[in-house]
Amino acid sequence: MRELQAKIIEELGVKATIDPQEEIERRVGFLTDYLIAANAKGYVLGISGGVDSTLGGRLGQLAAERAREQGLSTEFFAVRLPHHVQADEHHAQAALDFVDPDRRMTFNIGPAVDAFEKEHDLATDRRMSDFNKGNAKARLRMMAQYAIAGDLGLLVIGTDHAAESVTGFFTKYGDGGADVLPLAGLTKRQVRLLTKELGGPEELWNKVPTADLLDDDPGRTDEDELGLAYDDIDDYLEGKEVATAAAERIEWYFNRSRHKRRMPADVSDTWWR
Ligand SMILES: Nc1ncnc2c1ncn2[C@@H]1O[C@H](COP(=O)(O)OP(=O)(O)OC[C@H]2O[C@@H]([n+]3cccc(C(=O)O)c3)[C@H](O)[C@@H]2O)[C@@H](O)[C@H]1O
Ligand SMILES: Nc1ncnc2c1ncn2[C@@H]1O[C@H](COP(=O)(O)OP(=O)(O)OP(=O)(O)O)[C@@H](O)[C@H]1O
Ligand SMILES: [Mg+2]
Repeated sequence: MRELQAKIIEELGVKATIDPQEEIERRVGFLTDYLIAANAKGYVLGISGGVDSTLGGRLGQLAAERAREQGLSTEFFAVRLPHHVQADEHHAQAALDFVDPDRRMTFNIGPAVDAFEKEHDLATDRRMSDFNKGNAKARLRMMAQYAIAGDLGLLVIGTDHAAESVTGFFTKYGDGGADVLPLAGLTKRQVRLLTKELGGPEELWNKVPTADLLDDDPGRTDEDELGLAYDDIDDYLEGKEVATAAAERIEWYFNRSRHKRRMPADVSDTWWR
């Protein structure tokens, strides 16, 4: 195994093989215990129709139910956060059916994104790039979830897992902004495996991943943007040998995204040197 590969696996806490039932129990247990320790009223999570939020949502719902069994009045809130009309809305609805949340709502971020873009362009006298606007969409989704959480005493679930964390493939303080990360340490195929194990529909656990943040290229696949296959990322994280070009690309992403896996650097930090 490559030297950096071993370090990354340890830093991200990835297991080469997992027992799906054990991992589900460990993660529902974590969410339940955290809820109780934080004295919170429940969890909120955006449900996109992708596999990560399908799994994160179901785990959140199971934790809310388990805390209720212990006498607390906790609830899981699923929130649809479309940007105007979402092309794969049918997948989002299938995810909601599977998650079976205590409460559901829709908060359309489209009007807020439009207003934000308009003021940006006025202030800077420049058109906001489609890429930058995509990150603004992810941050407005974060704001919507925190607005709901703040009023109702909830915590925000984040869906970051090892296959996104290793490349920094998330928006800093956007989908990267959350209170708890129940999928931490999982590879993408392990996320799929747990979703299947919980009885999720194949159309969701087998779905092609997309950040779906671009107006100009809707549904662009993560693999196309990254120039990497999740199978290679997962193999690398599970300690297997991958082609040198893929390993080097993963390590390049890892090194340039170190700041995304840390608190903001202050004068006493040296990790960035
Ligand atoms: N060395 C450094 N130390 C401290 N901070 C540093 C830094 N370099 C940049 N930064 C800061 O980080 C910012 C760039 O980070 P960020 O704003 O995240 O932007 P960036 O990493 O450039 O873009 C986010 C990427 O994540 C992908 N994404 C986003 C959301 C969801 C998903 C998904 O899979 O669903 C994927 C998206 O497609 C895109 O490729 C810079 O503007 C700067 O403020
Ligand atoms: N349209 C949306 N509606 C609600 N939540 C969203 C939407 N788009 C993104 N999110 C939130 O942002 C998170 C990050 O998006 P990401 O694309 O990584 O996950 P996913 O869509 O659940 O799965 P996949 O990565 O396989 O597409 C999602 O898990 C979800 O919580
Ligand atoms: Mg997605």
